[in-house]
Amino acid sequence: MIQVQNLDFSYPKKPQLFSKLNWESSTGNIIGMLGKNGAGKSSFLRILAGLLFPDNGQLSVLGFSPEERASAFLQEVFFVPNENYLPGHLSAERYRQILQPFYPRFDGETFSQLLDRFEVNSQEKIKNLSFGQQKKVGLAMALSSGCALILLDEPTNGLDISGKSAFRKELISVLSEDQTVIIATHLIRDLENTLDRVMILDQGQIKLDADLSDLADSLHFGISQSAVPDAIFSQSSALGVQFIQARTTQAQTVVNLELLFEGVTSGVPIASFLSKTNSLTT
Ligand SMILES: Nc1ncnc2c1ncn2[C@@H]1O[C@H](COP(=O)(O)OP(=O)(O)OP(=O)(O)O)[C@@H](O)[C@H]1O
Repeated sequence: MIQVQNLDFSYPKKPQLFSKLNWESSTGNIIGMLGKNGAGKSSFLRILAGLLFPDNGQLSVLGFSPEERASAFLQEVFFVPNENYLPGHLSAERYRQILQPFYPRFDGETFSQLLDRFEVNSQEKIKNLSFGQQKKVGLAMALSSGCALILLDEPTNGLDISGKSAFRKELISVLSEDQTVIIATHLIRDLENTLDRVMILDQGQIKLDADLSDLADSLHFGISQSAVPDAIFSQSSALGVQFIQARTTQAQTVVNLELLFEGVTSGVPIASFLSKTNSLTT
């Protein structure tokens, strides 16, 4: 569904952001894209959405070249940026009426239900809504759009605790199997138990791309009061030494995404311990 091959990208007069970046994805996943500040998460989403153009390389999204911005492509891709972008002079309901015709599978009833669930007044002018409430309008639009590809940049940024919880629940319940969501975030904990897959973007490359089920099968996450000799990666914390081991006979553990992220971005070749890895990533 998405194929990225040897993609180079830089902003004018800036160092190269992506160099020969490779990645591919099939349909029907909630994918978390993790990366440090400035790693290029937003830029990558914008490239997939056809809002930024690669310098070199091949890019296919839903069978289209995003930069051509074909109408058949645009009606299947919904991008929610980190910053609020909605027209302040309209109510959410009015904006929905204007936007809906561009998305053939948009579900107006789901949109109203989501706004109720998110406790946002659909008749209020958007400029009179708080930052978090405006964010919820954008997310409700995306989840009602019916698009094959939904790109969310830092969706939980600005949401309160109940908003984050409602977002997680609705994300899982509203989506159908033929929809893919890519969520760029550094608020990893907000997405616990939600992701099917995680990719880690670091230093212009995708350093890890794995199913959560494969991570849980192949790795053991633990905490110890002393150093763990055969740990792949370990890190001291207030509670003790958090560690990752290759899993052999141990019981399955919950994947500690924060620890995984620290391990991968400090150069540990975690992918080599997994049973299945995406052949296109480094
Ligand atoms: N419009 C722009 N013009 C020039 N440089 C830019 C532009 N947008 C982003 N950059 C630069 O590109 C790099 C990647 O930025 P990007 O916003 O994609 O990263 P990010 O991983 O989303 O970061 P964050 O987690 O802080 O949101 C940064 O060094 C940033 O300064």
